[in-house]
Amino acid sequence: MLTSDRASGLTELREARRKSRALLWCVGLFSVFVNLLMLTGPIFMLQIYDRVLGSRSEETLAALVVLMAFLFLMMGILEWARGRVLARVGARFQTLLDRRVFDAVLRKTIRSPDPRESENQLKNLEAVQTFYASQVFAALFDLPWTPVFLVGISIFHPWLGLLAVVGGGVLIFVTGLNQITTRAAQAKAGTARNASDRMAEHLVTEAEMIRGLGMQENFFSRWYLARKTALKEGLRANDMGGSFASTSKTFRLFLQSTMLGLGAFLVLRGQLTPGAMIAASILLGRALAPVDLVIGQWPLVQRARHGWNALAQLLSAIPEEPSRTELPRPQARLEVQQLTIVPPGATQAALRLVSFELQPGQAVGVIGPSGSGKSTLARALTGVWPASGGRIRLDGAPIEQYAPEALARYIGYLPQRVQLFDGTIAENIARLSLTPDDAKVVEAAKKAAAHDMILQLPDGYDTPVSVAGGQLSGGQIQRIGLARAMYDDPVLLVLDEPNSSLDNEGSVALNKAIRQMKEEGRSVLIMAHRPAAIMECDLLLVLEGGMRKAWGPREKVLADVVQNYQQIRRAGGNPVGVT
Ligand SMILES: Nc1ncnc2c1ncn2[C@@H]1O[C@H](COP(=O)(O)OP(=O)(O)OP(=O)(O)O)[C@@H](O)[C@H]1O
Repeated sequence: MLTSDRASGLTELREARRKSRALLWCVGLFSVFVNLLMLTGPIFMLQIYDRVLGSRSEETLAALVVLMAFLFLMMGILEWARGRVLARVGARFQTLLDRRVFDAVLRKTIRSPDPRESENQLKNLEAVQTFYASQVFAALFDLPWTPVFLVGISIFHPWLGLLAVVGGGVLIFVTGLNQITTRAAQAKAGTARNASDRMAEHLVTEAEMIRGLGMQENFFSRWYLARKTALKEGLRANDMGGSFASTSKTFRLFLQSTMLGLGAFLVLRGQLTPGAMIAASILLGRALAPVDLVIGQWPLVQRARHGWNALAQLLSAIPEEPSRTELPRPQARLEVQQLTIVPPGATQAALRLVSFELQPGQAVGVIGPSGSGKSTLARALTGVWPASGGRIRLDGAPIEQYAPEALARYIGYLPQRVQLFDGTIAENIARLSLTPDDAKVVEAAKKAAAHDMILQLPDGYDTPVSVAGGQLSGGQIQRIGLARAMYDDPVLLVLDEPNSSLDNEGSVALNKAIRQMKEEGRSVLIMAHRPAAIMECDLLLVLEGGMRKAWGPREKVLADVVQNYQQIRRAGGNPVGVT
């Protein structure tokens, strides 16, 4: 991964971190005092051995104990405060970036829907936040003190200092080695975990299909395989990291005892006091504790590092949306000019040089065989897929000039596959708004002829539905999808196969809704296979192989395109993909 690929993303991440600069300075300051107070133990030990035991003064002992208790209390308070401040640094970092990352994930997924690339970036943000709030991050503020303490030991005796520096050097070397050797294993474990997590999500959302198609065993085998790989890679990474952690811990304890041994040797030679011997050993333990902690919690550091880099790449690839001047509510006037669309990830255009115009009060039916580009046109009109060439104008303004939320308000969209979300029917119609407008919800449902159907459900508008389905039939879901498209009074409706699951009554209601839209001066686009869907259409656009094959008044187009159209209609045949 090149640094230049991540440059702007890195700047954004650093900018978010910089917002906590004052807090981090606080943490640094607390760390100075915490580390100075760390000297309480060794100094206390020194005084006990060399002063109290020598002088046998109980008053001195009492005074020292009181002082030591006070200093440890101070240290405890500072450590506690430092932990709280760091937790807030993490939380602030996440809060500042939540919206930006969420937005980038959404746009990136549309741009490259390849599931192998769909790493959970929101989890990456969490990994960085967890790191900032962790003890490892606090330990990084203590690490600069390690060399100070190690060198400080040489005040007691140069040999002790030498042992401390060499031992500390070995531990720091182990830390570096740990980072280099476990990086690949951690990354592999992460990828394998993602794959098995994704399958687990499908198990929940597609349970019915898995059971219905008898895919249970096959699905289990695949999931089990992914999980086994995740487990295997996780174990490998854990073993590696664990080896380093236990090596470093054992070595640290060994080093402390060796320091005691060397101290005792120097005491025997009369070159050191017993107090200094104990104090040096304690100081060494304190000096190396942060190194130990960093090695022990290295997976956390690695996940955060990976998360940081992945987020930087994501934010660089998906720059922030520019803020747009809010345009007035448009008229239902649509111009599609020489539109060419290449679906994300595809190399070939699915729509080529398509042009047509729609005036307020008109409805157009878009017909054509499977794969002719009908859904592609719907996605382009709603701004989901950007145009590779040409323009789409709504009331004169290119649709890119509308903010995405505003465009979605003006253009109601019923996708081919209606997906509801966890929540109530009302919340789904209100497009998951936290403050749904009940009057608008009911109005949209009435327009979509879904109101009576919803009232017949046990909890009416408050009936819970879920991503995995719920108690609704396909036709009911489609009607709720239509109500959702009509929520908030759109000026243009784009309906992709709106009656594929509707019964006769539903189709009649849909046509009534389209008629009403037209009467109100709005316009409607209907991608359709079934003749019932285009009954209210004044115009027809025929697509074939992504090109405009015909365009004009409905009857004329049908007559032009299908030479013996009347005969075929009479014989119940299938003109141009209308089934
Ligand atoms: N996400 C995608 N990535 C790449 N190519 C796509 C994608 N979606 C559709 N296509 C391609 O674009 C072309 C047009 O597809 P589109 O879904 O627009 O057809 P359609 O007319 O709506 O078909 P149907 O009537 O079956 O719904 C097809 O060749 C299809 O393979």
